[in-house]
Amino acid sequence: MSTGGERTDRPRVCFLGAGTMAGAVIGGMLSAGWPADRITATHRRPEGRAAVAEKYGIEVTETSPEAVADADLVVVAVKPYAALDVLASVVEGLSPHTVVASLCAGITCAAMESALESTGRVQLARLSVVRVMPNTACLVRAGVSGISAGRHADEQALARVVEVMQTVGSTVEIPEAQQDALAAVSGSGGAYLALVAEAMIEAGVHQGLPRTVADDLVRQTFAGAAALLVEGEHPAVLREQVTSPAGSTAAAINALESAGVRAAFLSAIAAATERNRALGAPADESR
Ligand SMILES: NC(=O)C1=CN([C@@H]2O[C@H](COP(=O)(O)OP(=O)(O)OC[C@H]3O[C@@H](n4cnc5c(N)ncnc54)[C@H](O)[C@@H]3O)[C@@H](O)[C@H]2O)C=CC1
Ligand SMILES: O=C(O)[C@@H]1CCC=N1
Repeated sequence: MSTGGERTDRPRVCFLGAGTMAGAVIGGMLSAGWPADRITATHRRPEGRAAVAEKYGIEVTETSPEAVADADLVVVAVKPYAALDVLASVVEGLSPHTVVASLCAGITCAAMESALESTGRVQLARLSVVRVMPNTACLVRAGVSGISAGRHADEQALARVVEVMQTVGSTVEIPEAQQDALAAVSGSGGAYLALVAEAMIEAGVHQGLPRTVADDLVRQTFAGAAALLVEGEHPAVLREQVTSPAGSTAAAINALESAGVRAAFLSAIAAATERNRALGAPADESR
């Protein structure tokens, strides 16, 4: 998977949990040439450990203090409800130079810092904690990650996290108060677009296109629209360029607006933001 040109001065990164999101970041790092021997992961099931080790060619162990002992950066990548317990389970292996990052929706830097402070070990109480919200496009090195530093994270700590996340996409540093909204827009955003793609394929089939043709058309339309968007033109201008007065696109846009598509996105992103906040609330048992 490596593109060669591996740098041996890369930080050693240990992912706690090796599911979808960690896998996307690991896959992207490897394809960017990050040395496989500088990436490790933990998995709670032995068969999962074997599968992840085989897939990525990295060392995968159970979650333990030993697993993080050599890491420069420890990335918590389990479901939000398990994040603080998983962090607590490795503290004995952390050292004062370790940076701890979390990809977990809703989990605040303060919550992670409290978990470290509650160990009673002075050097861990001042550990650098960084909150990161990536998305699954990291796998193809086209992700975007929102990054917020915790109370003790200095420029050097932040730079270590940025180095990893810029290997798999772009990064934006934001105040932590905006993390739940960012997750609702870009963390989850790929799912909204996948839903639209699915709906467009079905609609094409409904109009008589062969499924494989509809599938190809939609994939390439998304790729083309994304390429135009990243050139920087405003989305409204791109939409207007396609929309002739009284034309077919105008008819379609009218149908979408009448169906409340814009309001649906407002509600969807508000619902996701609220859910992310709830996931970080200590009393939430449904995370
Ligand atoms: N899937 C996505 O698109 C995104 C996910 N995230 C965040 O990433 C985190 C992980 O999400 P996914 O990868 O989607 O979930 P997932 O369920 O695919 O992966 C979680 C992994 O953690 C493992 N795990 C649980 N407890 C563990 C333990 N004690 N030790 C080691 N491994 C343990 C599970 O076995 C599983 O493999 C979540 O907190 C989520 O908020 C953030 C951005 C996007
Ligand atoms: O919904 C989820 O579990 C994650 C959080 C951000 C994107 N997906």
